[in-house]
Amino acid sequence: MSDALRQQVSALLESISIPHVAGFSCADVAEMAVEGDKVLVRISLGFPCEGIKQALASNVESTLASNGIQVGGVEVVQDIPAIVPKNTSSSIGGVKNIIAIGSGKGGVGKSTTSVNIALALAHMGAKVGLLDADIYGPSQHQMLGVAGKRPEMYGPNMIEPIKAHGLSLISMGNLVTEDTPMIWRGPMVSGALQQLLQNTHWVDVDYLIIDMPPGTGDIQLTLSQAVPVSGSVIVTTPQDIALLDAVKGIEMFRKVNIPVLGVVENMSVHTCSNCGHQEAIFGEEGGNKLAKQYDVNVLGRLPLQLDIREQTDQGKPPVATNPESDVSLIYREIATQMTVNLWRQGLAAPAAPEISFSDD
Ligand SMILES: Nc1ncnc2c1ncn2[C@@H]1O[C@H](COP(=O)(O)OP(=O)(O)OP(=O)(O)O)[C@@H](O)[C@H]1O
Repeated sequence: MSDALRQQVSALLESISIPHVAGFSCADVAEMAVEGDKVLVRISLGFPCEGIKQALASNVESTLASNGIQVGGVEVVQDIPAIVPKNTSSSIGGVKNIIAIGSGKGGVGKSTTSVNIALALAHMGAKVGLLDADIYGPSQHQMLGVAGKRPEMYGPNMIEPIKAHGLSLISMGNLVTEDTPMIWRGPMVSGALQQLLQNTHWVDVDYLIIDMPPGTGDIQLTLSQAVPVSGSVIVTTPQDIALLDAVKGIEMFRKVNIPVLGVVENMSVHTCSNCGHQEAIFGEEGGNKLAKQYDVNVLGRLPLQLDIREQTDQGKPPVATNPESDVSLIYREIATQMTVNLWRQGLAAPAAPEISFSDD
């Protein structure tokens, strides 16, 4: 491919931004080749992008063609990389990326957010696992409508995750009976979690979402250290008291070298199901304050809405029930921003040093 042609195509690709990815253009992630006298372009996106692939390819093709370039084909591919965890060099077989979702405070909607983010990722074309690490109070088996199901064995030591709404789920709630008391000490909890992770038959999972236990005590700290996590998300409500705990959550993840991919502000505005009137019951601007102070992104804001609670508690979360609803679109945007931030983190990481072998 001649230098002049390459430069011309590059300049045109630079003018086309990638939806959802601020500050990036197609030129940053494109490969080019020439076949005969026609240009071939391949754009690799490292986040779930099934919904935007076709429109982006047409945009690139028409931009090039309208500028006199002979186009042989434009391909946009989803190529989700495994981002090397910063907190450890170990990894889990069959899993590319682990993302921990935590909250400083209990009851802020961490599990609801985790399950809907996981469903949104699957809806957008990723292979997704969900691990309910809330060993004392698991809820994902209920939120995904599979309470009472037991995982099957895979070989002598492994278990198959339970399939629910397109996700692969493993939850303590599917392994113990409702009335089994969980009187475990911290080290046992992190041991149990590691066992769940290692002994589950994960296959080709792009993202394994871990719904962390609430809080930032020793258990959470040990868990964060024990698991090879590529990135984390903090869920908070906007009021000051929750934000104080969210700060502790951010500090905890930073302490164990896990990048914070962003904050989700849950229950930010109450929408009346009768008249649609909106009211900021828990105050305003909480997520923004936190984001400014800690230089993290607010990935999105969810309203406090009756159907989120009803649907999720009934085992049919909004993203599974009605993937095109306003609320589902917010979850989708959060999931996109989260994975885009993870991808960017990988792109920004310095390349691994080359190893050279000398004879002496
Ligand atoms: N945006 C929302 N609108 C309405 N209800 C919500 C919303 N988010 C969560 N809820 C409801 O709030 C309750 C607590 O949510 P959830 O279990 O997700 O919180 P949690 O932070 O994981 O709790 P825990 O600390 O017990 O693990 C649930 O009944 C859930 O349906």
